Amino acid sequence: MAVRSVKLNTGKEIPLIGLGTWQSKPGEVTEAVRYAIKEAGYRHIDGAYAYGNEAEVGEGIRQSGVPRKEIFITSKIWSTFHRRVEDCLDITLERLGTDYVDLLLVHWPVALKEGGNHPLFPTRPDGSRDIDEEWKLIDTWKQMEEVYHKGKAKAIGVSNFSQLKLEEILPHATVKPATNQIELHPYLPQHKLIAYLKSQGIVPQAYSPLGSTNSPLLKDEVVAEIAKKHGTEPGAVLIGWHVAKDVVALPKSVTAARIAKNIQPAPLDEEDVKKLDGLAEGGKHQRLISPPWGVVLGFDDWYKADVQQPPKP
Ligand SMILES: NC(=O)C1=CN([C@@H]2O[C@H](COP(=O)(O)OP(=O)(O)OC[C@H]3O[C@@H](n4cnc5c(N)ncnc54)[C@H](OP(=O)(O)O)[C@@H]3O)[C@@H](O)[C@H]2O)C=CC1
Ligand SMILES: O=C[C@H](O)[C@@H](O)[C@@H](O)[C@H](O)C(=O)O
Repeated sequence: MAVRSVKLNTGKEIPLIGLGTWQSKPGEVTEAVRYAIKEAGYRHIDGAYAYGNEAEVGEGIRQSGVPRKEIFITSKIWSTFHRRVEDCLDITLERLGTDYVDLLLVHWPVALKEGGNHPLFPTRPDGSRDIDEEWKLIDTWKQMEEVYHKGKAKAIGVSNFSQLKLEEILPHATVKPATNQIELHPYLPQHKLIAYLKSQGIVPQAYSPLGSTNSPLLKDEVVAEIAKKHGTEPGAVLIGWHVAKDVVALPKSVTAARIAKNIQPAPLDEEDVKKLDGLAEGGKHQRLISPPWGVVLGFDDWYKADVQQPPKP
């Protein structure tokens, strides 16, 4: 059965389920992508420059035999490239073996200095990430708009943007972000941010929809109970929760049986959705992906959890 799509603010459609590729090893991801497209029916692949496997992802797409134009490909501009968006995209396009992506995201709303002690995660002598403090986020977005106008990215969006960060670019944007890709699952439902995105016509995309590596969600008893009710597995419930809300879900797997299963979301009813909506309130709130950026990103829970320090006065 084909996966339903939703419309982006460009007028183009994005399939509600896409295959994630973060931490998929180069030696495994070609087969995972080929299998996902050819055997399991995926038409949407989520990747990024920073994942270091885009050449192998491109190879998997080619091996599937499905025409490029039928597949929705996302990539992301890494933080060390905020001053050189098009250069990052050109490397991605060459690695993927295509001349456009369907969606290009700003991976994180934080620019890092280039040319330091690490190509992806340059640090200062004290070990903190080497933030490019002179650079303004809106100038990154202006460069995103340029590659959109050139046709190299059919849609542009953001990732890991709180409302605070979106409000930094929206008043000056001439092309509105089409999506915001953020961590979303029943332990981190981000209801307020989702409502804001929907009010702005920005499609939410859920990363780590299953709870990422060694997920606590796959062992949750409420999720298990709903899975039992539908005669399926926890993963299908977690993905079904997003699909029920028109949120794009990006489950990652390099395991054939799981890849096939993840594109069969459980058909949740209102009661199931309500239970999952309230799950984090029962003391289960958990943010699973919180890299040490050392700057305020504007997510309430992240700040409170003290994972991220407020800036020094
Ligand atoms: N924009 C951003 O900053 C971020 C984007 N992402 C995107 O979102 C994608 C998904 O997020 P990710 O953090 O990878 O985590 P997921 O929530 O997709 O979980 C992936 C993990 O779950 C396992 N798994 C997959 N399917 C099942 C299943 N049906 N039952 C049990 N276990 C399963 C996988 O194992 P195995 O592969 O061995 O089968 C893997 O260990 C990423 O791959 C990436 O594309 C993720 C994080 C941040
Ligand atoms: O997309 C995946 C994630 O954003 C990942 O790229 C980051 O969390 C990175 O490991 C970091 O430490 O900043």
